[in-house]
Amino acid sequence: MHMADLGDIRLHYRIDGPEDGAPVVFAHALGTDLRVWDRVVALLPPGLRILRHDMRGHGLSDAPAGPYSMGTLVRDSERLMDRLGFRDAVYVGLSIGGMIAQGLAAKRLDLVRALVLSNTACKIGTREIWAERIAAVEAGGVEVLAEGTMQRWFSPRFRATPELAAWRHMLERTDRGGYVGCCHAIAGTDFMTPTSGLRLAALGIAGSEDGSTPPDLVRETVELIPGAQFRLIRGAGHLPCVEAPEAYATLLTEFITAQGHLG
Ligand SMILES: O=C(O)CC1=CCC(=O)O1
Repeated sequence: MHMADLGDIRLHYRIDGPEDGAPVVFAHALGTDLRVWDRVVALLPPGLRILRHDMRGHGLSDAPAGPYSMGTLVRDSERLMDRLGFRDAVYVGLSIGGMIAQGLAAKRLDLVRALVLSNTACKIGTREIWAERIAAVEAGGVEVLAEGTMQRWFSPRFRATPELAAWRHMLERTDRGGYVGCCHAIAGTDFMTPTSGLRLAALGIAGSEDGSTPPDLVRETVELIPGAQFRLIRGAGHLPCVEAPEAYATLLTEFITAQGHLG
């Protein structure tokens, strides 16, 4: 377990793989933490140096009072990469993590060699939808979202498994202020223009059962980047890294290898 003290925030992070491995960075979704990547990381080939961190307001990272801006979340990841010497990385972002990925690529191409935009978009939802969600959480806690969130996150097949309880628990124990802070960041983000200007290798991943960022929404964002690829994982919802780790790891491995990133 490692903490990086960046002055105004302490971020919890984890590094796997050899010191001279090819850098890969993972950014998780709202209401989860870096463990959302456990299954996929275990299936990736050796030779990668993998950095994951808990976003502010999530996991073991600090949860300062919000609201947060997307610029702040991007800067957290940027400062952590600078601190730990991660540059020229394949950056894999899931949902809000994919928004951070777009913002970071637009700002610091020296840090991001290629992008994986998973179950994300340049704009997610509307200000009204996020305002409703913020009001609900402020009134009743993150728990009030649990039922609906499980339906957006997972397919009916996965929801019938005993594993669901742990992911629901992960959501419910997310810091209320941290969750709301990140909702504000999403509500205020429209990366249509910066993402349209990106010129780097990119892979979009969607889940056919995703109730938060449906496949067409992901595809529309990915198609803003010339030459980007798009892949659909059938039968998975918003967190295909949890529900379909083998398919997810295969897509990542093929993409990372195609970038000449694996020696
Ligand atoms: O909670 C959801 O509906 C899914 C989601 C939107 C942004 C994010 O990171 O997760």
